[in-house]
Amino acid sequence: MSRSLVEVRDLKMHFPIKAGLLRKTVGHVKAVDGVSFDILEGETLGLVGESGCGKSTITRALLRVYEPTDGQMIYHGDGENPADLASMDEETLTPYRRDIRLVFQDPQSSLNPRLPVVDIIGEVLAVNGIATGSELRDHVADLMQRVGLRPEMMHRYPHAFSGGERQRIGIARALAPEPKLLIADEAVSALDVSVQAQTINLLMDLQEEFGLTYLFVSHDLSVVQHICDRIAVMYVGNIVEIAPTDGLFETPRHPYTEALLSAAPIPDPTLRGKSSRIRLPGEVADPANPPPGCPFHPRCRFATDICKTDKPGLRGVSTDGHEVACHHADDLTLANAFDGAASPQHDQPMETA
Ligand SMILES: Nc1ncnc2c1ncn2[C@@H]1O[C@H](COP(=O)(O)OP(=O)(O)OP(=O)(O)O)[C@@H](O)[C@H]1O
Repeated sequence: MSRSLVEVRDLKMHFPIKAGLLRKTVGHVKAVDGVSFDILEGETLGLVGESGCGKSTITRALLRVYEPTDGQMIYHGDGENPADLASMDEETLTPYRRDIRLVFQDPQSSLNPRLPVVDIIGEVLAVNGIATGSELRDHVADLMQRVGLRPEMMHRYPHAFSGGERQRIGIARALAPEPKLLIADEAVSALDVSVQAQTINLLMDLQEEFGLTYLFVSHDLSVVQHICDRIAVMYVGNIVEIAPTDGLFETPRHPYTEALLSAAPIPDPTLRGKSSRIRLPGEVADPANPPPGCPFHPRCRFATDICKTDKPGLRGVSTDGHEVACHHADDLTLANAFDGAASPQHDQPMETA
């Protein structure tokens, strides 16, 4: 088994809610409320869950856009000197900022329209002391080639490129400082379906070529199923289940995961009709006022008294690393969302439409 590149332990990100003339803090949005997970070296870990469950807040904490309220993010890097990114000051963080990079969601707004590609990518090389002058241009040309762009286009501006090509520029920029961990937060959701597939295939090729580790955030379960080795499922600031991809899709062990998977469109027509959509009662809890105990208990058909008072932590339910945060995980009979047969081979390239 791979070693951990990042160990996230009991991470909390609580945003203050201010009110009144004096802007007094009257409460907190518990966007992330005590999550623990590992990102293993070389893997693609998926992070899924409904809008507002805290996915982007986790990525921003990892990138230290936010300073976490509490918890640890132990980065192992080359394996020699583990360091807690959560508590580092800005100066100490500087070298680590090279190692963990973000591929932005929207290639349109994330590239400066007034800079040619050579400067967009070159800026990152120069700032990180990787290259200057003619060496910098060679480096940019190499990066463009690796992401499938023609280096002779380096003097063009972003508007001269299609949406898919702009996302490739964004990927080249993210790769420029030779990171270890790439965070892709909805990195393909703004693209057309066929361009999405090409971009996903590119990301998978680059992962192999550079030995990259990915944290892949997406609301699109079919994309996540295709690209990820493991998946973490979030609900109102908590991870409720984390498992190898096939295990999660074939045998979800948390009632929320079961409902989430049942709502996903099934691409294989032969499987349609085998599973029925589970409609959860009630509304998603407000992270500013989450219920006590298990955050899912008000909507859970299996909830008992303990679920109303004690918050369950993640615990292993199989030898392959399948973990569930549910008091009753061992006793539940859940619907298998895809009847255990729909997993595509996620080592095969995704078909382009
Ligand atoms: N800077 C902030 N200040 C206050 N509340 C915030 C802030 N950022 C996020 N939130 C709140 O934290 C919760 C989690 O938001 P987050 O953006 O992490 O969710 P998400 O799962 O990424 O959603 P989406 O899929 O829509 O991007 C939401 O209730 C959101 O309104």
